[in-house]
Amino acid sequence: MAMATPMIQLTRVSRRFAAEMAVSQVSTTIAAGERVALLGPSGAGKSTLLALLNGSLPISSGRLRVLGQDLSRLRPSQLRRVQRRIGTIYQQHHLVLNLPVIHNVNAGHLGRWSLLQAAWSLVWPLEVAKAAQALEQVGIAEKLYARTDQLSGGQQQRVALARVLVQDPSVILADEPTASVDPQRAQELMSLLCQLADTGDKTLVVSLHDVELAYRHCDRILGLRQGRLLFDAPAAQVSPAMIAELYQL
Ligand SMILES: Nc1ncnc2c1ncn2[C@@H]1O[C@H](COP(=O)(O)OP(=O)(O)OP(=O)(O)O)[C@@H](O)[C@H]1O
Repeated sequence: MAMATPMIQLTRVSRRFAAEMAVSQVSTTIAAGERVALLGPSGAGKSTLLALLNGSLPISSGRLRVLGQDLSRLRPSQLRRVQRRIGTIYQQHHLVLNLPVIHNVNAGHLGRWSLLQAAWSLVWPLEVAKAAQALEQVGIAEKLYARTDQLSGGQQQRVALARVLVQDPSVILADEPTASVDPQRAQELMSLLCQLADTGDKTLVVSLHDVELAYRHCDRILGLRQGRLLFDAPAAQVSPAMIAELYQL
């Protein structure tokens, strides 16, 4: 259930790449526990917006607060502390493919572990039970010691989910998490992602190409077009005409 606490606040946030405004004057507030979909045509600025939200890319102008912090005012060590509470799932998974699954799941600890713990864990994995439990939750318990590149695209995406579970963030950002799987697996993955977000009362912001997935799984839809917010409305109030305008050539 959504609460009133704002987790993410954008006030006229823009991000420029040379002459191009990838994100332009976006203002919105996302509350704790909300599930928000980002929709828009290719190049609309969805990935850029997610990168601003997790602080991997600085904003060019405006004001952005995530978890109560103005990311652009933080020192690197403070920024890393906030980033530990933001889990990101990428379309390309960002997994180390030649390592066993357990190491990729354990990468969720990296913000917390010392360098020594991280290095030691590559030889003798720490927190095996926790990793096993996370894999159980995403339905691939038997893959703990499998090499990551021997998993299917959908299974690799589940490993990325397990890594975020281990990280246990307050905010989950997902950039087209279903892009590499078939429609049936896409439904399953989105259900799983929402279920994981719900049980942990996490806030979810997910960019999607599939409008149906957004309607079915998200409370609210932000429509981005050429970097601008075309609409920001509860999913039930987003009409086919609004969707048509969003994607029109
Ligand atoms: N690092 C960068 N350098 C220069 N331009 C960039 C960079 N990243 C994104 N852009 C530009 O910003 C715009 C928005 O790109 P972005 O990847 O955010 O769109 P998107 O909505 O995620 O697209 P897609 O659905 O195809 O992934 C594009 O025109 C892109 O070319």
